[in-house]
Amino acid sequence: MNLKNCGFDNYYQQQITREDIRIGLVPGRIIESHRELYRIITDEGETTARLKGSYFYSGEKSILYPTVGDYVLVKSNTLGDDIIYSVLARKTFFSRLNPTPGIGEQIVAANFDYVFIMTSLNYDFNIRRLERYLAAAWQSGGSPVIILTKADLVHDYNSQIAEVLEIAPGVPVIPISSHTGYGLEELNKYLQPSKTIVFLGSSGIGKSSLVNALTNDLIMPVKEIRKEDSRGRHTTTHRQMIRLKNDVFIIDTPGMRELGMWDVTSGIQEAFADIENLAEQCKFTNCSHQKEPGCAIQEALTNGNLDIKRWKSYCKLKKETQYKKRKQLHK
Ligand SMILES: Nc1nc2c(ncn2[C@@H]2O[C@H](COP(=O)(O)OP(=O)(O)OP(=O)(O)O)[C@@H](O)[C@H]2O)c(=O)[nH]1
Ligand SMILES: [Zn+2]
Repeated sequence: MNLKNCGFDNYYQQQITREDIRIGLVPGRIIESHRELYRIITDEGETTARLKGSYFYSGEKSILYPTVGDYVLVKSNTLGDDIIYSVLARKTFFSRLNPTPGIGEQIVAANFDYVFIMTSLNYDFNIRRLERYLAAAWQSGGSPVIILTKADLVHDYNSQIAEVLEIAPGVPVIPISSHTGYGLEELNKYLQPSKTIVFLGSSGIGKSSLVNALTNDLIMPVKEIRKEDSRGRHTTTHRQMIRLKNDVFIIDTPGMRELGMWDVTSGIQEAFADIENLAEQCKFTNCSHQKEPGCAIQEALTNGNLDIKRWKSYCKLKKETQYKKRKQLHK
């Protein structure tokens, strides 16, 4: 096992200080995260790790808690779990704004290259939902790729593709079928050694099926973590980051299925660049886009250049984000 093969490049390497090295810390990557126990890979192989005690007393612990995909510095411990001392700065990440007081921001996945936004071509297909996913993907810093699953279930999906291209200009859109293998070779350009891909999509749209179709037994065997719950029972937890034999990593965690909790504050600007551009053309800089004269938004809505549903979707998302941010500030 070599951490460099899993994407550990100079960006992370240069964050390691002399002091870190002096006290014997080595880099690792989190492939599973559980309440107190992590599964990590280091140059030595796979092992389990826990957070250093002082972590729990940190004021910003929710932000600092490591998550799947994170690179961490650990001290190896031959007598038990390795100890995680710190988390290296992330290149990309998904952040969830939790309006519940005291919970705050949570990082759900980190350090991925591509975000596979997945939706199925049959009844799950929903363009408004894709807009939201897209805003979250842009915010994360990863490159979005839209994957339309279950292509074998529909005769003609040209209209769906056209709808997607309209809201996601420049974003690759790939229809696939994990059952027939259709379209899978199109994914090869993203499934390159040392790249990490995160799946974003609701339950049942075919994420596991895609992993299975891609791997055909190519998944590296990952040992199950068995841990005791409070009543002493053993519970088996599932995989969260999957390593393919060509050193591609796929993050498929339950945390990526929930919608509407993402921090998309700046992602909105990219996902709705058309609207943001229009708004800049309004006569008044503080235009509320209601009834002001010279409002470019109202004009675009009237002449059909802007879809009213898209405009409403944008307003809703913007409002939600502001609400969550306010809640955050007052927690
Ligand atoms: N016809 C068809 N069915 C598919 C395809 N991909 C997945 N399915 C079916 O859709 C259902 C859900 O697929 P999964 O791969 O388990 O979906 P998932 O996204 O992993 O679901 P969660 O684990 O709940 O998030 C299963 O019954 C699959 O057989 C496909 O390409 N074609
Ligand atoms: Zn306006």
